[in-house]
Amino acid sequence: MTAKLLNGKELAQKKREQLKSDVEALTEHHRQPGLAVILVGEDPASTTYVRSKQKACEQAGIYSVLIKKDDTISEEELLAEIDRLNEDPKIDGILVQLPIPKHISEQAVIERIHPDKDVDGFHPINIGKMMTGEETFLPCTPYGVVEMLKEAKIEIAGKHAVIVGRSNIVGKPVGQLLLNENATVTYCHSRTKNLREMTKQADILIVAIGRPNFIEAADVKPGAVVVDVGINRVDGKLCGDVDFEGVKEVASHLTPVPGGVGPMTITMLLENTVQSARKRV
Ligand SMILES: Nc1nc2c(c(=O)[nH]1)N[C@@H](CN(C=O)c1ccc(C(=O)N[C@@H](CCC(=O)O)C(=O)O)cc1)CN2
Repeated sequence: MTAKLLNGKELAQKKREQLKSDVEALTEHHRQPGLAVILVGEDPASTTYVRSKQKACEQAGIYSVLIKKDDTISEEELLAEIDRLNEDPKIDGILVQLPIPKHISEQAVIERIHPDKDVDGFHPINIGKMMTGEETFLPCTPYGVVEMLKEAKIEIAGKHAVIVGRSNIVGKPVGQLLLNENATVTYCHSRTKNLREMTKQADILIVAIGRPNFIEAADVKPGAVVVDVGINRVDGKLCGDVDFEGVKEVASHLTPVPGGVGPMTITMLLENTVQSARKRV
């Protein structure tokens, strides 16, 4: 068997075309949506991601502003910047690019962003709404994963989804979203005993553990759908958490890295920003 590729790059582009016309209409009848991105420090990967976010905003017609801060900024100063953006009427969405320096509390920063402008979907109020199934901003990567599965017409209800990884921004919320779609969800992580026995039981396997080529063909049930959320650099080359060459011979569907989930993350951020602008006067 050779797996069908779930092409996130293509789907992301298709959705961005649709968003562009939504933004045009919104700008004409209401006002232009606006996104503020805060980057603390000069981490090269984060710098690339915020640039991609800005470029995507520009292409979609969304106003965007990048606020760069030195990594010596204090928590107080960063929170004050967020307060200012919370009050700015041109701004519908605010995000602080993660990770941030250790001396600043990530949770304090996330909680300071007004829930109505939290287009990352990380605020505890929005996470609570996601858990109860209320309409809210969904975390961009998990939202992108579910959209990719739906686009490929992959049945989720009644399927056994195994999540490898338990981060707040991917592992935990992706499991919750699949549960909301009536999957049976198992979480695995670094302390799970017999992790590879668990992954072999998955109809849908989501891997977000941050270890290059961690999941191999022998860990996958034949015909499973495998979504690789990992982004690792090995010898200057990008790879996921899944051994692509091996697993593609076993899985029915597989996401590549690059070109899989990554581009969808940015598209879902644009979606959340447009959703926010629609709601705000
Ligand atoms: N505030 C946030 N911080 C972070 C988030 C987030 O959703 N909000 N997610 C990640 C980083 N991220 C977006 O911010 C992100 C990661 C990867 C990609 C992407 O398109 N990847 C490409 C490869 C790009 C490369 O060459 O490195 C791909 O997979 O094809 C987009 C966004 C952590 N921080």
